[in-house]
Amino acid sequence: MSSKRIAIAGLGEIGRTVARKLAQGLPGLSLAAIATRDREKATAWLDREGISCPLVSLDELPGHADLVVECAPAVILDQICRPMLAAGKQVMVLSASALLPRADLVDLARAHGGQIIVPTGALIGFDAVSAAAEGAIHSVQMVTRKPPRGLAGAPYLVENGISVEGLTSALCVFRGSAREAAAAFPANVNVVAALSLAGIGPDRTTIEIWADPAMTRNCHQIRVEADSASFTMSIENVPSENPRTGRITALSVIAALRKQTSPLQVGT
Ligand SMILES: NC(=O)C1=CN([C@@H]2O[C@H](COP(=O)(O)OP(=O)(O)OC[C@H]3O[C@@H](n4cnc5c(N)ncnc54)[C@H](O)[C@@H]3O)[C@@H](O)[C@H]2O)C=CC1
Ligand SMILES: O=C([O-])CC(=O)C(=O)O
Repeated sequence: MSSKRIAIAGLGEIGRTVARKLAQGLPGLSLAAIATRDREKATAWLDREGISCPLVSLDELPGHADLVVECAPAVILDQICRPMLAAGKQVMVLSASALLPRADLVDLARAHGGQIIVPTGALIGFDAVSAAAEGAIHSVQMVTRKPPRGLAGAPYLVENGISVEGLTSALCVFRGSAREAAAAFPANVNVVAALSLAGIGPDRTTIEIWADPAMTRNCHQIRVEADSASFTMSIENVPSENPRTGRITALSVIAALRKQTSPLQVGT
């Protein structure tokens, strides 16, 4: 039986972990191609890992893959998604913040029989949130606390002259909707963008963001009030080499890829 061909767009923190796992073997899946900005660096990494895989450009991806894992900077979401979706293929999107203002990509998927998959990523509990959304959800509130270096450089902080350097106590740097947070912190709170898509949307989902020097992990708390259940969930993510990205994110992608071909699926 032929395997489903998986490509990776962006060979950074998430991309390298997923590529390594695919090369080691996931049932029914093969590592078909990688699109990267720095080919020389990618070639050296693939050689070191003993992985053989073609390096291709973003617009060549549909010719090589059935599903692309988008784990690249948010600004190139469109370049990755558009050709794949127009070809009726799947894209697993990690840059969820960049997806919020792009309903046209969902329309494109619908028109051509393609699919956008947003994995749970660095968060928790999308099974319960999407189940509750089949009934009526009254509110979804999230509080994120990160070590300051996990937020440093975010556009909102720069534009508003908010410094998170040398903090000695926790500072609330943002309160607002998921839509506002995604624009203000595009590389830091993809989690709330994804949560909003699982539940009641980006305008009704709210978030508080704290820069907390006492934190060593990226911590997220979620409170959901619905007619079927009320629940509170929290997760403390160990940062990867990229301080903005929790280690669990790549593992969530691998678990979601495994579900693509698994004869037994558990969870919503
Ligand atoms: N949904 C979620 O729960 C989470 C989402 N993310 C998001 O996932 C994405 C990837 O995260 P990381 O792997 O930590 O980032 P990273 O910065 O470690 O890796 C991104 C890679 O993309 C490469 N790249 C840049 N321009 C490119 C181009 N034109 N073509 C191909 N590759 C290019 C970079 O060289 C880099 O290797 C980011 O947008 C991040 O914000 C991160 C954590 C959690
Ligand atoms: O949402 C993100 O981009 C990353 C994040 O908060 C985490 O890894 O905990």
